[in-house]
Order: sequence, then C-alpha cells, then structure tokens
Amino acid sequence: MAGLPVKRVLGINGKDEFKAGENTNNTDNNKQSLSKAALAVREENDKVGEREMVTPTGSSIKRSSSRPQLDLSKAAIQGNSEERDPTILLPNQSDDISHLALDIGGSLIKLVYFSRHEDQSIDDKRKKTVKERLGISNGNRRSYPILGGRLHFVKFETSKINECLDFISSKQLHCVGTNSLWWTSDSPSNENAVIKATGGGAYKFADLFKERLGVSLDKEDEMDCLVAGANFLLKAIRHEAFTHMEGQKEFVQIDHNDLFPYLLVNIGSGVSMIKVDGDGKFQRVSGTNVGGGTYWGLGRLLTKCKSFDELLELSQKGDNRTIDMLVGDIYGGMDYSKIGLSASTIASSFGKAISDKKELEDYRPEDISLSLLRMISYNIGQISYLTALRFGLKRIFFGGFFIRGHAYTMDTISFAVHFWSKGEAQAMFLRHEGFLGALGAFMSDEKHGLDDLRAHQLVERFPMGAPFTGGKIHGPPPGNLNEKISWMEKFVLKGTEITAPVPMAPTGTTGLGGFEVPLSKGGTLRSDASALNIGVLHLVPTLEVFPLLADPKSYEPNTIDLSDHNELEYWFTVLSEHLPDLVDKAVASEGGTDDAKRRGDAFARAFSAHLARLMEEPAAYGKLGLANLLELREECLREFQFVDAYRSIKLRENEASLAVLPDLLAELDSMNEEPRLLTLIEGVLAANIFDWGSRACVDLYHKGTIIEIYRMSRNKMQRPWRVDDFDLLKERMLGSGGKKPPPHKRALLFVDNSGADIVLGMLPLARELLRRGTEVVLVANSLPALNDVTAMELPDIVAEAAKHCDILRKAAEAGGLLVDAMVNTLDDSKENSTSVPLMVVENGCGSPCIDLRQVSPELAAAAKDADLIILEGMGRALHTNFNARFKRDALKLAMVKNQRLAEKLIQGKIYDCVCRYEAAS
Ligand SMILES: CC(C)(COP(=O)(O)O)[C@@H](O)C(=O)NCCC(=O)O
Ligand SMILES: [Mn+2]
Repeated sequence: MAGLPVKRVLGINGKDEFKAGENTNNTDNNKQSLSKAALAVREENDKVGEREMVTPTGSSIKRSSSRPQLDLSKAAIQGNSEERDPTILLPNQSDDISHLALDIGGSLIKLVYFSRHEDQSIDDKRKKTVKERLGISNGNRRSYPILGGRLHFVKFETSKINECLDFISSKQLHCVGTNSLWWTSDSPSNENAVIKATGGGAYKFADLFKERLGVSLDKEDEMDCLVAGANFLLKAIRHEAFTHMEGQKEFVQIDHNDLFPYLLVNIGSGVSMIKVDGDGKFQRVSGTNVGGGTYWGLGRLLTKCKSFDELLELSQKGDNRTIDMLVGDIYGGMDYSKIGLSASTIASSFGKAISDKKELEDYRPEDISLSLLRMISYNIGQISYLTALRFGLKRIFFGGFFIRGHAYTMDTISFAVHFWSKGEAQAMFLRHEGFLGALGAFMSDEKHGLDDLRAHQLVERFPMGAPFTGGKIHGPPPGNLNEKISWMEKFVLKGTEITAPVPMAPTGTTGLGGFEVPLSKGGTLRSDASALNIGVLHLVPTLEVFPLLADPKSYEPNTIDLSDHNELEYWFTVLSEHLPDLVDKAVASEGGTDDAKRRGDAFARAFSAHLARLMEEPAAYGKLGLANLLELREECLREFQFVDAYRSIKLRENEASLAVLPDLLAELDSMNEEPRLLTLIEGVLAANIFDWGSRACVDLYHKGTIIEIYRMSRNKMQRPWRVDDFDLLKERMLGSGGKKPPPHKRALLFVDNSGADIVLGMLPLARELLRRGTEVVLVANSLPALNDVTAMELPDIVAEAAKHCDILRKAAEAGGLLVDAMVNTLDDSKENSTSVPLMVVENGCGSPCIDLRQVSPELAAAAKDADLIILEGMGRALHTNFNARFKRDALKLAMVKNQRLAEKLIQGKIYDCVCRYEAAS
C-alpha cells in the first residue's frame, strides 16, 4: 500500500475503498492473503458439510467449549424417516447423556436429565502461551468433579407414561454409563442399569420400567428430594425465586447465608408443608388433601375438560361471580368495611349454587373452573400462612406443578398470605416449581457431584423451537436441528401465526380481599415446553466472576431494565425491524443455499416467537434486561447453526482498515504525547461507529465507503463529548505539573467490533499503552456476535498489523501471538524483542454485551494483575456495565448509536460520545 499521511487517510477516497454495505464479491481482487485463505478453507468446509469455526488464517478449529453446541456433521436418521420422532444418529456429537432422574407423581412425571459434553477446547498456541503467562494450570484453580453439560427438564402426564418411556428410549437416557456406541444397531446392554426415581409412581411403575427399558428404579424419599431440589435451586440459580402480586412478578435475590428456615409448600396432587432448616434438615409439619388433584378431579367432573392445562386455560375466561357468593351478594352490593371485606370478596365458594335454581349445565365451565381455582388456591395460601405462623417462619416458597406459572393462581395464593399475615409474610414462587422432586432425586446420585454448583457456573438457555404459539403442538422440547426446524415449519403448515400479543394489563384487586376477574390473554396457548417457563441449564464449571468488580453482590450488568413496558416495547420493535436484514446476512453467510434459507426462516420464527412471548410476560425467562435480549438473538442464530453471520463483512472491513493503518500510525508518531492521547481516544470513539447492530449505522453504510464514514466520524469528534472525563484520564496517564505518574502495569481492553473499530481504534490505543510499558490484554468474544471481533480472529489481525509496526510486533511476539513466524518483520534481530507482552484472551461469551459475573477463566486470571480496565462499545460499556464499579481504574468508551439511548442515558443525541474515566474504588 502506498504510504498515505493521516490527513489523507481521513480525507481520501482511494481505490482500495468500497462501500461498507456492498457484498464481498470483490474478494478475489483483495491483495491480502488473509481473507483468501479463510475463504478457501470455508469452501472446503462447505463441501464436507461440516460446521466448524474457521480462523482468518484458515486453521479450522472446534468452537469454544464455553458454549457447547450440537455437532450435526454426518447426522443420519436411524430407521424409518416417516416415523413421528425418528432417532437421529449423531456420530460426531461428543455430548453424551449421562444422568437421568424421575419424579413420578399422581398426575405428572417430571424428568431431569443431564447431557454431558467433553471439553472440546483446543489448546492452540495462543492459549498455551496465555496460560503460561497468566499462570493458569491445566486443572484450573480447583478441580471440578463434573464436566460441563446441560440439565434438561421435561414433563409428561402420568396417564401417558408410555410417551415418557418412548422419550427415554428414543434418547437412550436409561443407558447410564454406556454412552460409547449407543447409535449403533446393537442395543446397549442395560443389565444392572439403575435410574433414580421419587414419587409414588417409582413404586407403582417399577415393573413397567423393568419390562420396557430393562432398568430398575432406585427409589428416593419424596420429601428428601423436594427439599434437596429446593435448596439446590435457591442456592444455585440467580433468579429462581420471585413474588407475584397483582400481576407483577418480581425476582428476589436470596442471600445464601440467610436462606433458612423457610416453609416449603409443595402443591402436587396433594399438598405438603415442610419446615426446612438446612440441607437435609427438615420436617413435614402440615399438609392438606385439597390440592392440584382436587382442582383437576373436580374440574374434570364439572367441566368435562380433557386436561389440566385445558381446565386452567378455561379459568382465564371465567367469571367466578356467577357462582361464588360474594360479600356484596349478602350485603346488597355494599362492602363489609368494618371487618375489612370488600363487596367482591368471596364469602362462600360455589355459594350461589345453593340459591340459584340452576343445574350444572346452566353454569359456564369457564366460571366453574375459575371458582374452583380460587377456592383451592386461596385455601392453600391460608393454611400455608397459618402453618408458617405456627413455626415463626416469614418466608414461604411454593412449588409443585399445580401452579404452572399461572398468574392468577400465584396472585390468589400471594393475596391469601398477604391478607392473613397483614403483610408480614411473603409468598414466593420458584421458576422450576414442578421439578423440585426430580432435581432432588438427580442430586441424590453422588456420581455427578453437582451439589456445590454456583450461580456463575450456570447459563440458562431457551432453545426450544417455538416457545409461544397460537397452535396446539405438543411433545417434549425439540432436541436437534432438524426437529427444531420442522417444529417451526409445522406452524407454517397449520397456518398458525406467531403474533405479538396485546400486553396484559395488571390484574386488579379491590384492595379489600376481593379480586377482579382475570383478564383474558386472547386465548393463546403455550407449547408444553414453554409452559415450563424454564430453559436448559448449561453447566460451565469453568466460568468465573470477574475478580475486579468492586461489589459482585450488588453488580447488575444491565443498564436498561426491560421490566419497564415502554422500554421493552421499544427494543422489541428495534429488534423485530432488524430481523429481515439479519436473516439475509445469516443466509448469505452460509452460502445462500436452500438449507440455509430454511434455517434462516426457522430462526426468524423462533426469535420472533421468543420476542412475542417476552412481550406478553417480560419476566417469563427470569429477570429481563436488554443484554439478555441481544444474547437471545445470538443464541437463536447458533441454535439454527448459523456460525458467523457477519463473517464476510468482518473480513472485508478488516482488510480495508489494515490497508490504512500504517499511515495512521505514522501520523500518530509525528505527534507529541498529549495531542496523541487525545487523537487516540478520538480514534476509538470515531471508529466505534462501525456497528452492524445499529439500525442508524447500517443505513449510513449504504451511503458511503468505510473510509468516508470513518473520516466523517473523526471530523465530528469535537470535545467536549457528552460524557467527557478525558482530562482525568490525561492526568492519570501523563501527569500534571511536570510529574510523571507510573504507567499502569496491565490493561485489559474489552474490544468490540471488527474493521476500523479494532484496527484503527483499539489497536493504536493498545500500541500506545505498550509503548508506555503497560502490558496489554485484548479481551474479545469467545463466539461471534454481530460484527464483534472474536478472540480467535484477533491474533491474525494483530499479526497483519504487526507487519508494519515494531511495537506491536515485539509485544505480540512477547505475548505469544506471532506463533508461526508469519510476520514479515521489519527488524529480524530477536535480541531487541524485550517488550511488554500483547496478549489476547477470550471473554467467555458470545453476545454484544458482557455479564461480568460469568467470564472465562483466562480473563479472570488475566484480571488478577490488571490495574486498568477499558470497556469499549455500546454493548459492553453502555447497555451493560455503564454503572459497574471496579476495584481498578476503569475507562468506558463508546459512541451512542441510538437516539433513544442517547436521550435516556446521557441526555444527548445519536452519535454523541462517552468517555467515562473512574479511578479505582
Ligand atoms: C447491538 C449493539 C449493542 C452493538 O453495539 P456496539 O457494542 O458494537 O457498540 C448496538 O448496535 C445496539 O444497541 N443496537 C440496537 C439499537 C439500534 O438499532 O439502534
Ligand atoms: Mn459490537
């Protein structure tokens, strides 16, 4: 490349430029081997139909182990493909099913199973050097008895036990420990195979399990299991418990050290009330025979409903006032306010039926269902409170499948507890309400050693194809890609629309013990899987809490709280509008084949369905922040096997930016320290405009070349920025009054996008730090997300940049980044290579945002000696971590590429910039 001074860099419209929005057909003309090699490997890869990650240098490697994936290469259907759920063989899938436990109750069978995955991470040279340098031993700082994997939750009706047996058999879940060749035609030997089971059905169906699956049920005590399951959930899952009052769900942060004692009320067919004092320390103190079985049994007789869910659904449209005797009915429409009873309070459930001269047929089944539901829920709430009172317990957790995340049931129970305790006691519900027993049975198997898992090691994912539908498709959550796609396609066939439902207004009470009727949710049904409102728990034992958080307990990654409905609606619209473009990119990234189009379509439907579900109930999947939505989108893409939707865009922008880097560096080198620092920070902010996740920016890319946009952005960098702590930063870096402060020892640079952002923004800043004697660790995504640069792509970008810069070359060499002597060095003498190192670590995530409670072990290790943290970009520095406080100096740099966020967060406007510097706290 011809040398171009920076002024020209910022003003040229040279021949190497091309439109940011153009497709990459001109790659053949590209002079740098970097992308050619990658494309060659990609073609090769497409030929063999394998989906592996490809580095820009062409080395093909397995994706990071931090987010395990299904390996579908060489997948084949076993047996008859016309079957409803044919078994699909995945010979290259290293996940192996290893554990299963059951809770076989009177109405439902709850199944928990664990699919394990081997550590697939490759120990590439970069990782090895980083590990050596950061002192990470292979066994990590503690030895975990378990491998990573996933915990799945499935339920079946007990009356349809054969479906459950088929499911276990099709997934070979009963072949514990015989995971080696289960896909071969020889059926695995099951002699002596044992499954942990609890609930009455463990006795009742023991012979059936032996007969059908050849396994014995190892029976565990039901109460032991319930308590073990509840204790595990309350300690290990961050947003497990929540309150539900008047339609409002609020998650409760339980302090592990202040959990006991509590009352556990498990509402199954019958109801158990257990006082829990510790792990394994409990007593069943009460119970009632009026429970879920009563509701379902009486309800079936009275309404002719065919299932519990149908009965519950019916109650949504009911009006219990037609059948219940209310205070107002007795008092001529008046409240009985002297004793605190409103006119709408139920005086006697079903009481109107005495006086009305009506027969059963004269009552609407909807009204009967609601009346019954209120009668039973209210009664359980009241007895629970009285029991808690008897033992001086303030907290009551309700579990069991009676609740089913049903808002009205929870409101009724909460109301009863609140009303009778005069607000002293609180009803809390559990997201995994129905699986306490099954989880407990699972935990009772010591083999897996899951009992000391921590919240940061669990990542919850919602992988089911269709979480929210208007149709009636039943069955367990789809397991593999083909199942997922055809699951989505079924909705198209049935003409079922996945619509964004009308938001539900909060249910009202009259304040004196009376309830209004539930507001209809438009008759929408949920699929079996989503009715659980829980996802698959990914166990990643290596994840750690970022050690430099000032107060990890109070740390909240999300800046934007989506429980605010206006906020949710806004971001929902933004993400929905972005979807067609994203699908185009994703399909193109996979060669635009029919298979890719089919997957793209399924992805769009699945993601829209998730969004619709969350619009209806923002807390459906736990506490919802914007970061969760953005991550959900990436996860959904991965679910449909889109490895890297923005790959070609990233490569193209990297090339264009690398071409002008030498001139930028030369220009910077001609400056004095102070203007140079300012130019560098301006450079980072200006280059953060290259963000393919922002609607406004993508529109901009169609109007100019990368360099034009970069130049325009640079020209707008006039200080003061909207948030401008540059002077504080300058003082810390360069000192004042002639005093030179010592340089930082190690800086962690959380980098963001590819192209100009990394090459012309963050790399020059890294170089400046290196020049000052500060070690630099570039922290990048483990997996792709939008156009964010990944840790796997970075070494090649650095290597390319290092060809033109001694400082970068020496530091990269010292950091082990230049492993293959591929650099065309400017200076071959190795003796000079005393430099502080430049390293690259992966952050452990695949999202545009970062939750610092769950980071990779290499990042946690790198953080130990770091005294400067630089977070860059809207996702990492604004949507998340804007309010995060650190134990070390922190610099947050971002351009705000969204008008509404600019207004909300910094009272500014789109393209305003944030340079926030906070000294160590
Ligand atoms: C996804 C992003 C957080 C990525 O921003 P970045 O971290 O790259 O600066 C951002 O593009 C975003 O919030 N986009 C959605 C809003 C919009 O289109 O305006
Ligand atoms: Mn980004």
